[in-house]
Amino acid sequence: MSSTEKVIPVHLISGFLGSGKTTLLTRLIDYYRSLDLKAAVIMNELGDVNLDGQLVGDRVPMSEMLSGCICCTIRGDLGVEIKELIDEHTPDVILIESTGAANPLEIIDGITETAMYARIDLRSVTTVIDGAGLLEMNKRGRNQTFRLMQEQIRCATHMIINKADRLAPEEIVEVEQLVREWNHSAPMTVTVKCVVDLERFGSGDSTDSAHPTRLSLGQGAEAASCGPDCGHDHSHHAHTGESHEHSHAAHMHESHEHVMVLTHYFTKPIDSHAFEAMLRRLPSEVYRAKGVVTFSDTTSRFLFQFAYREVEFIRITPQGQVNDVAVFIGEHFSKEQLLAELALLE
Ligand SMILES: Nc1nc2c(ncn2[C@@H]2O[C@H](COP(=O)(O)OP(=O)(O)OP(=O)(O)O)[C@@H](O)[C@H]2O)c(=O)[nH]1
Repeated sequence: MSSTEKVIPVHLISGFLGSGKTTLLTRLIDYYRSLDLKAAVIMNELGDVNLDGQLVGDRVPMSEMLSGCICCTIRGDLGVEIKELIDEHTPDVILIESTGAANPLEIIDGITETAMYARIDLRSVTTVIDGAGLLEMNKRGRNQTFRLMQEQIRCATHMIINKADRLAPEEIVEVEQLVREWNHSAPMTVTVKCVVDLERFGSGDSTDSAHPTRLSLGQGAEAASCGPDCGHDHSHHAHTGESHEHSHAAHMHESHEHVMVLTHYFTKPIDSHAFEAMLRRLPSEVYRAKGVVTFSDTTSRFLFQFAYREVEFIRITPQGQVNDVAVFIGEHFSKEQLLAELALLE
C-alpha cells in the first residue's frame, strides 16, 4: 500500500431505538449509489436476527454483528469486520449503524483503534433523535435510558431531530432547546423520515481537508458505559487486529470547540526515548492516545497506550503488515503543536 492510497471515510449512525437510523441508512445507500460510489455497511443488532438488514437487502456489502452490543462484547470484532469489508469489497465509504442501546463513545474508540490496521477515518457521528420520545423521557424522569440518549447527543457531530410529523411546533422548539443544552455545536436538522441534505456525507473522498471532522465527544469519554439494554459483560474488550497494511502520511481531524481526533501515520521507525518523552509532554488536553510504533533503537514493535497521563508499551509481533500509527483524542489541543512534535520524531 502506498502513502497516496486513499483513506476510507467511516460514518457512524447512532441514536435511540426506533428513532430512524435505518431510514437514514437506506437513504445514504441510495445517495452513494447515485454518485456511483460503493458503500459497505455494518449493522449491529442486539438480537439474533438483523431485521433492519432486510431493509438494506443485498444492495451493498453488509456485515451483520448480531447478538451483542457493538460497544461492549463485540467491540473488538468491529475492527475485524471493518478490515474484512475493506479487503473483500474495497468500498469507497463505510457506514456503521449501531444498536440504539450502544454507547457511541465505545464505538468511536473501537473505530479509531481500527486505524492501526486499516486506512480508515471516522468522519462523522450522526445521532438520530426521536423528538417525541425524548420529550416523554424528559418528563418521565432521568433514568439510565435518558442518560444514554444524552450521551448519544453529546457525541454527535450532526444531529437529526426526526419524526417531526409527530411533534407540534412548540414541541419542536422544546426538543431543540433540550438537545442544544447537551450539544452546543453540532448542526441540528429537524426532519420527517430523515430527509436531510446528504451532501456533507461527501463524495467518499476523505482527503478533502475542507471538511474536517468535528467529533464532539462531550465529557467523560473514557468513563463511558454501555447502554441499559445491552446486558453484556463489559469486562472483555477484546483487542484484535493482526492483519495489517503498512502505510504512511498523516491524517487529521479537528474541531475548534470540542473533542478532536488526530490520526498520524508514521513514515518510518522512530526513536523510543524521543517518542516516550513526547507522550509525557502531551498537554493535559490530550486525554487519550494509542497506536503502533516501530522504534529505530529496538528490534521489536510496540503497541502503546496513553490514558490518564499513564504511558504503556506492549511488545507485539503482528501477523501480517501493521500500520505505524498514533491516534490522539482530546479537547481543544493545538493540532499544529502536536503535528510539529510528531514531525520532530521522523
Ligand atoms: N411518524 C414517523 N415515523 C418514522 C419517521 N422516520 C422513521 N419512522 C418509522 O419509525 C420506525 C423505526 O424506524 P427505523 O429507521 O427502523 O429506526 P431505527 O432507529 O433503525 O430502529 P432500531 O434499529 O430498532 O433502533 C419505522 O417504522 C419507520 O418507518 C418519521 O419521521 N415519522
